[in-house]
Amino acid sequence: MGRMLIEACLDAPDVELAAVFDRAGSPFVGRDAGELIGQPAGVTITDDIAAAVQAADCVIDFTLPEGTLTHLAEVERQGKAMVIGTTGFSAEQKARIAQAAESVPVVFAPNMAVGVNAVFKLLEVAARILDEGYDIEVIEAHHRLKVDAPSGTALRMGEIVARELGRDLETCAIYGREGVTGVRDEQTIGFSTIRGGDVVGDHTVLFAGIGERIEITHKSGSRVSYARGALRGARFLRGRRNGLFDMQDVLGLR
Ligand SMILES: NC(=O)C1=CN([C@@H]2O[C@H](COP(=O)(O)OP(=O)(O)OC[C@H]3O[C@@H](n4cnc5c(N)ncnc54)[C@H](OP(=O)(O)O)[C@@H]3O)[C@@H](O)[C@H]2O)C=CC1
Ligand SMILES: O=C(O)C1=N[C@H](C(=O)O)C[C@H](O)C1
Repeated sequence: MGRMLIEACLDAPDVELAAVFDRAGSPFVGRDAGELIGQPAGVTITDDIAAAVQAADCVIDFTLPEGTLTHLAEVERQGKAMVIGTTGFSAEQKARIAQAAESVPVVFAPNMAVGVNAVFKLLEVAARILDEGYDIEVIEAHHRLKVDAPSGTALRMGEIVARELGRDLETCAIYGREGVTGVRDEQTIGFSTIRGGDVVGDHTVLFAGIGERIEITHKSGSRVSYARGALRGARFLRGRRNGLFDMQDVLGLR
């Protein structure tokens, strides 16, 4: 995502790529960010997070939870804005983000693509209509390098459907099945994860009834939609003092 974000910033006429951060020891530190994407960027990659945050109005972070929280602390210290695309946070780590957003503005979303966020709205409607007699399963597929499962997007889909049905995902989620599982409990929401090759990101929510199945699917063909969405998030935060937002807020879908 780092490469996609550099490219998206350079392509956007109203955005300036102020700094590019990588962690200490990375072979890219000290080199021009443009080397990563094959076009000049005029920004030297730094491992100095304080200097990188200082140079920017808004930090866009797609790393790992521990890295994001370290960077968030610096954003908070300097009173800047932050767009967080990282997934795989624990409940405690999410609470830390919410706490930081009391003093700085944050967009935190498991999927920045406009299409996925449209699907989130469709799921609200589907769940309200298909509230009885339909078994709900969330199926997602991603590339072999993805380290968290289920994806943040799949979990958000589960949360949305559970909320509409008055269920608590904490207690009704089933993550994979094996062996003699017994018949399906109709109150559960199942998750299945596929990892392989270069799949950018596919998500399906299946509502399986008697005599019919409804599938709501989104397929990403490129990561550019995530990067462009993140820039929309950054623009949305311009001029805001604090608050925790997601892409539903950014896109006016609340
Ligand atoms: N919200 C959305 O729309 C999307 C979210 N994502 C999420 O974004 C995250 C990143 O995905 P992706 O780009 O594919 O992952 P990559 O593994 O390709 O990149 C992660 C980058 O973060 C760096 N990093 C990891 N830990 C730290 C740290 N502690 N401090 C500083 N840098 C760190 C890594 O550095 P190094 O190589 O040195 O380890 C690497 O450069 C994932 O959580 C993914 O799920 C991805 C796409 C879309
Ligand atoms: O790691 C990825 O690639 C992606 N991660 C996000 C997630 O966990 O939902 C968003 C997208 O699916 C790509």
